[in-house]
Amino acid sequence: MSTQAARVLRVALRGEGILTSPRFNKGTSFTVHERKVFGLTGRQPWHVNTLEEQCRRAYDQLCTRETPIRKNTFLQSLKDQNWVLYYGLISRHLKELIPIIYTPTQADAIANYSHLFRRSEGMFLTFSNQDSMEEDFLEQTKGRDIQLFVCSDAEAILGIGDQGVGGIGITTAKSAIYTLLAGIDPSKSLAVTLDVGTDNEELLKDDLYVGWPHNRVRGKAYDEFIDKFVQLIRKHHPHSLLHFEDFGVNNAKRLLDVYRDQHAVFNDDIQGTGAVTLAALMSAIGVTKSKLSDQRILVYGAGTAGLGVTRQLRDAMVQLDALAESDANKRFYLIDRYGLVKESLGPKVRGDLREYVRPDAEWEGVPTNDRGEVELLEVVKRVKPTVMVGCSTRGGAFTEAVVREMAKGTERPIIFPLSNPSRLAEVDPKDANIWTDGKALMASGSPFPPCKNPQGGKDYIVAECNNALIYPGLGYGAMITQARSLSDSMIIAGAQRLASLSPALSDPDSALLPDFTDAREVNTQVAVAVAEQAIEEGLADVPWKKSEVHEHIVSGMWQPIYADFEYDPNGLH
Ligand SMILES: NC(=O)c1ccc[n+]([C@@H]2O[C@H](COP(=O)([O-])OP(=O)(O)OC[C@H]3O[C@@H](n4cnc5c(N)ncnc54)[C@H](O)[C@@H]3O)[C@@H](O)[C@H]2O)c1
Ligand SMILES: O=C(O)C[C@H](O)C(=O)O
Ligand SMILES: [Mn+2]
Repeated sequence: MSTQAARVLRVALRGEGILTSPRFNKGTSFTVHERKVFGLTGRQPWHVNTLEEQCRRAYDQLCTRETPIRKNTFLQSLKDQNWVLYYGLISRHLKELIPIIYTPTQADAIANYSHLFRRSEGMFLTFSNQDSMEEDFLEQTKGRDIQLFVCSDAEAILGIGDQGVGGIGITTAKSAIYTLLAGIDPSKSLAVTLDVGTDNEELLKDDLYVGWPHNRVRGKAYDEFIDKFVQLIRKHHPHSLLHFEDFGVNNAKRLLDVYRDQHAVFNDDIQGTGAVTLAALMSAIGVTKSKLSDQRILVYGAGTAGLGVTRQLRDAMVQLDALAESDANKRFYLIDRYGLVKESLGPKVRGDLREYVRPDAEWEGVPTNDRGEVELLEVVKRVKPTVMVGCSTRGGAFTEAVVREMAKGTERPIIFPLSNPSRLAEVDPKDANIWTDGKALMASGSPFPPCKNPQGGKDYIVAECNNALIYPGLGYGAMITQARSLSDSMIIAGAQRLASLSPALSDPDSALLPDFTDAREVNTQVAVAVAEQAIEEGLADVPWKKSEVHEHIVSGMWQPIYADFEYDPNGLH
């Protein structure tokens, strides 16, 4: 990784070739000299613009698009044309435009992928083409120093489920966030969709669907396909980071466990979500002046993210509060579709939830529904949770009755509705704020406006507890140190650094996490903490002292600034 700013790049493309390459295209910013050398003088209007001027023009054009999805489509086109302008523009309006290119708007772009389709971006590895997988892979990667692969099989996109080939849209968005917030050179990352079919009937019926129109491949054939892909990465890019995104609940954790010892792999929904939630909770307990191990934590939705959060918080109780693991497990109450995760549910409960199953004896006398399940409200009444985390995809699940009940049992209810996009949040923070008389300490997965303080005084800013506040830094810290793996301690170090940047630390009425306006600086700090920990643990493959890490992190970041170009037939293309 190196910054291209104020550098001369030797480029082999000329004429239409360079104008249609988003990596090298500068549009009206090619200098007079470059226009001559690259055959562009007659292909461009006379005026040479600065990047600043180009950003102004692009922003004006963007503002004529009225809906978020139209803005999203406009920005996608811009990315297809000119990376520096795209990243330059978004960097100048970070907080306004991240929700357009990422959560929540990108969910609509993904759901409508086949209809909005104009031009492909990223790599498509399809089950039916697996015989040529290596050839197809090398076609796009050969000779390229790719340091980051972001892949998805699109079975559980955000909270909107199986999106088939449209899932490429989450990997391209996550990659763009890596560039924006951790300075990953976009030419050194690749978004990959692993198209193993889809069980989404709407997509299968749609004659404009552009993916492989086949039911999802599962079992041994699926595992072999995924393995073929991972082995290609290990063979051709042994030092890269492999980021898994939005896999289904039966594969996410399993694949992470299989590959963790072979390669630097990272599952964002498990580890990224776990880390950002740990940071938000550390910040909240700073406000309530209590310990992590004092909390009674209710996790609603025990899928990939719910279990990732549970494990991360549990591990932090063990590591930071010196609690025995078996005692830490008891601080958690998990609820899924079948109510509280308790003993008598038997095989309904996934094997990986075993540690958190509550004994039936504990629930004697507690009312159940007609299926014998203990529902959320009853759990809240009995447990009096101090923390309630939602990862269920069930919008509105934290009802008025549930939230008011929680507020009876604890002075400052800590409520994190993490499901995305916005309409799937377990509670609208505005409502939870009213129902708790302004006492709730909140953080949400998608952005929400500040809440009015019922007692008067300043508005309450709802922190955005989205893994984007931390995963770019976690990944970059591992990448830049060429860490053999991304260890649990590296992740906790990143979460602690994030928590240390919380506004609530100095003012308890402020947000639990830093604002997305500062997300680049925040992720830089996270990357430093992660890299220092990698060096400390002996996992890094660079000869740096810890004191040198910050400088390497900053100087290794790609910036959206035009480099100067010289023509070289053997140069970059
Ligand atoms: N804020 C973040 O950074 C972040 C990160 C990852 C995931 N998420 C969000 O969390 C949600 C879940 O994602 P995931 O990857 O864990 O999906 P998942 O499918 O693995 O998990 C969802 C779980 O919720 C359960 N569930 C569904 N309906 C329920 C109901 N009515 N009551 C109780 N449980 C129910 C499912 O059975 C499943 O176990 C999504 O909306 C996703 O966008 C947010
Ligand atoms: O993509 C996001 O916004 C966060 C998270 O990874 C999710 O799946 O919801
Ligand atoms: Mn995700």
